[in-house]
Amino acid sequence: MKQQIPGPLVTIVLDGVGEIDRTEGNAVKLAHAPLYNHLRASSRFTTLLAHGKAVGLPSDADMGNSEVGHNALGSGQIYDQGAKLVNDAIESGAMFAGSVWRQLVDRVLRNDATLHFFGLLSDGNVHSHIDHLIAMLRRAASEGVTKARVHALLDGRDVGGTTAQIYLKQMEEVLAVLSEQGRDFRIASGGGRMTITMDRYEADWAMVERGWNHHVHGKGRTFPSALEALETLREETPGIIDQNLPGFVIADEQGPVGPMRDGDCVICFNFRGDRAIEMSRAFDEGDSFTYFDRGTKPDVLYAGMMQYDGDLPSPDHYLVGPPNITDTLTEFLVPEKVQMFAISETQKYGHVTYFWNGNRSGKVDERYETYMEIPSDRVSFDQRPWMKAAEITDALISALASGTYRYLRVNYANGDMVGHTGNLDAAITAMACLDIQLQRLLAAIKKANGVALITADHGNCDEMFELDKKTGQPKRETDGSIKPKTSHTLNRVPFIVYDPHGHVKGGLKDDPSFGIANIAATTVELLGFEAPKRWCPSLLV
Ligand SMILES: O=C(O)[C@@H](CO)OP(=O)(O)O
Ligand SMILES: [Mn+2]
Ligand SMILES: [Mn+2]
Repeated sequence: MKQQIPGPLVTIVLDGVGEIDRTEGNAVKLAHAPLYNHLRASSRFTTLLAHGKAVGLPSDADMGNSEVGHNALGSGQIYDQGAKLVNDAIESGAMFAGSVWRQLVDRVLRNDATLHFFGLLSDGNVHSHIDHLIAMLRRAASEGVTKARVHALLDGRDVGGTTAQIYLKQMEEVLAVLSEQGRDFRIASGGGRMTITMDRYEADWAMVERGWNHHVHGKGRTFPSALEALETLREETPGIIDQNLPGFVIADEQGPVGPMRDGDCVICFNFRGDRAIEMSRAFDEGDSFTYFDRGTKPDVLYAGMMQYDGDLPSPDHYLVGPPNITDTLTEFLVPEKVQMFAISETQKYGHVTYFWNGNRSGKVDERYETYMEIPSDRVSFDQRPWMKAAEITDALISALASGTYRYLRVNYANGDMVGHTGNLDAAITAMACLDIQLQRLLAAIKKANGVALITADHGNCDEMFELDKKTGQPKRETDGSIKPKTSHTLNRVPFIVYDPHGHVKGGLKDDPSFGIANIAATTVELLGFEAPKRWCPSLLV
C-alpha cells in the first residue's frame, strides 16, 4: 500500500544474521540482545528467503551470499547470478565458442605456452565452483593445450573449515588423467583465501601482493605437492582453518613448476567480483599501478570468468557476460530527488554501494547520494567482534540529525565477518555489540520521526556448528570437540519494521515464498511511491 511516512526511512542490513529455531550454536539466540529479541517479538516481524532461487542462484541447495543478497535488496528483482550464468555458458558451450576463450587458447598454442588458472578451489558456489575449472581444463586439453597450471586458493569459508584436502585430491586426480598422453597439467601454487590473493575493497593490498609473488613469480615456501603443503602447514599451526593457511609454491628438482612467463595466458575462474578485482587490476594495469611492486611483469593475456567491475571496467577480457541489472532502487529514487545516505565499514562498503546498485561502482547521481566508508580493522575479526559498529552508528546518528536524508541504508558486518571465523564466543559478542548499537540507532531514528526496516542478506552466525545432516546433531572432531561452521547458512532472514510513532499502515503479508527482493518495493511504498511493476511485490498488506 502506497503511503508516505513523514520522517526518514532507514534500511539496516545485519550481514549474516539468519533465523532458525535451534539455540545450540546459534549466536543470534545465545547473545544478550534484549532489543533484538523485543523486535523479533513484535507484530511486524517476519522471515524472508535469502538463498537459492530466491536470489538468482542455480538451486535451493545454494546458500545466499552478500553479492546476490545486496543485488536483490538494491534492485527489488531476482536476476540469474554468476554461478547460474557460468553453468549455462558451459553447458550450452557458449563459453568455449566465445572469442575470449578462442584468443586464450590460440595464444597458448601459438606460443607453445602455459595456460594458468587461479581461483577458489571448492564447490562453495559463492565465488567459484571446482566443476567450472574442471570443465575448462578438459576443454583446453581437448583443444591441444599441453601445459596447464592451477593456482589453488584454499577455501574453508564457503565450505567446511578443514576440507581443502577433498578438493585438492579431486584436482590432483583430474590433472593426473589429463597429464596422460604427453600433457603436463599440475598445481603450481596456492594458499588460504584470507591470507593471499582474495582481498576485497582494498582492505589489505599486501594480501594481493603475497598472492602475486606466489602465483606469478613462483616465490614462496616450496613443497613437492599441494597435499604435502597442506599437511605440513596444518601440523605447524594446529587448529588452523583452511582460509587462514599461508601461501605455498610447488617445486620439483628444476625449481617452481609454474611461474608465469611471457606468452602465457591466465584465467581467474572465480565468477564473483569483489575478491577478484584487485588481482585483475594487477594483471591488467600498466605502469599506473602503484599498489605494490609487481617485479618484472610477464607478458600474459589475462581473462576473468566474468567482468568483475563494470565501471572500471575490469578485467579487460572475460569469459561470461555479467547479469545486466537495471531499474534499481537508487535509479528509481534519484529522479524523485530523494536524498540518500549509504554507509558501512570497508569489509562491506562495496556491498552497500556497488552490489546494492546492481554492480555499479560510480554513483547514479552525485547530487542525491552520499557514501561513507569507515575503515575496517585488519585483524581476524574474532579478535575484534565489535568491528566498526559503534563508529558506523555515530556517523548514522549524525546523518539522521542533519535532517538531509530521506532514505538511509547501512550494513553492519559483524554477524557475517565474525561468523566466518567459526568462533562461537566471538559471534555471541558480535551480536551483543550489535544490539547496543541498534539501541543507539533506533533511538536516533525515533527522534528523527523515522522508520527502520531491519533485515539481513543471508545467514551465518545463526549456525556456528557443522550439523550432521542425518542426525541433526553437531559434528565432532576426533578429539570430541564440536566442529565449527564458518560458512553462510541456508536459513531465512529476519524482516522487522521498526515504527515507533505508528506511521506505517497495515501489517505484513504472510507469504513463505517472499524473499529479500521484496524489500525494495516496500521501501518505495513507505516513501510515498508506487513500486515498478517488474519488481517483486511489497511486503505491506
Ligand atoms: O567473505 C566472502 O567473500 C563471502 C563468503 O565467501 O562472504 P559474503 O558473501 O558475506 O561477503
Ligand atoms: Mn553478507
Ligand atoms: Mn560472508
